[in-house]
Amino acid sequence: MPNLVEIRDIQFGYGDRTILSELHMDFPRGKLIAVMGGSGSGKTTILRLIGGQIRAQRGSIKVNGQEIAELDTQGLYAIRRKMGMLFQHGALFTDLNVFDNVAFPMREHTNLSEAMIRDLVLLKLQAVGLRNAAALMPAEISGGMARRVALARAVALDPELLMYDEPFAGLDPISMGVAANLIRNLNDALGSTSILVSHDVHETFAIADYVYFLSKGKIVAQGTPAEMRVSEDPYVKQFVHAEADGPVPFHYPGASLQAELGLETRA
Ligand SMILES: Nc1ncnc2c1ncn2[C@@H]1O[C@H](COP(=O)(O)OP(=O)(O)OP(=O)(O)O)[C@@H](O)[C@H]1O
Repeated sequence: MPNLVEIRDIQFGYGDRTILSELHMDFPRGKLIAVMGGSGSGKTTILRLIGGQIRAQRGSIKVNGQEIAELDTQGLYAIRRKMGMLFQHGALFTDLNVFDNVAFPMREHTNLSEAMIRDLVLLKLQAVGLRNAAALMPAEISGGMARRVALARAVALDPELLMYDEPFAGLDPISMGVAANLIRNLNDALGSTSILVSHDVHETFAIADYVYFLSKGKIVAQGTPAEMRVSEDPYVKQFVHAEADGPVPFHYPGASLQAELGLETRA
């Protein structure tokens, strides 16, 4: 199967409130696919559905050919072991040093010897340029470094699927560029498949193979970054060119300013 993850006709809501509908997405093996969209458009919800944390009311989500909704607890546990996740702000365990943070999933999920874990942790830290920071505590490193440690921890078990939720949030432009390149390089070095949720156009377009644009729980545009850059779709244009107003209104809906100021002409 060319796609590691396939989403077909997904419908998901919290209570009566529909969050995602008619969702159809492909995540081909080895590729880095971005999911972009405004706040609340349902991006994180897609990652949670793929990870099996929540279940859709309708439709199918297959990972490696397996229907996620049909897995029992043990099956879910087995498949999640093949997923690396880096969530917003990628919090580290503050009472563990950098080394032990990266070693944590290995100690938790494998029976590897400490000697083997040591070598593997040092290799992961080398990949993110922080081998010499192994003994430092999270409080002693910068935000950008902490994100790189979180990346090393996310890839500790050589996952087939890597999911990143806003990995650039709160980073300065240089750290953002470093993190973006690392995400691309780790994907290629591990031969994995990556899903990147972000609203940072510059960094995302620089590394993604394909981009889905989500608005109000639906895919409104999709294509390569090059195609999206020249897209005439109003939503994509607003997003890519950071226009304040467009299909996504700047103003919270309600009465017009004229009406509020009593200036509206009445017939
Ligand atoms: N546990 C929950 N119960 C009810 N509604 C929720 C829950 N989690 C999320 N939502 C709602 O679902 C919608 C989609 O949320 P989601 O987190 O997927 O959006 P997002 O695109 O990732 O947004 P952001 O970029 O702000 O993180 C939002 O309107 C949110 O308020």
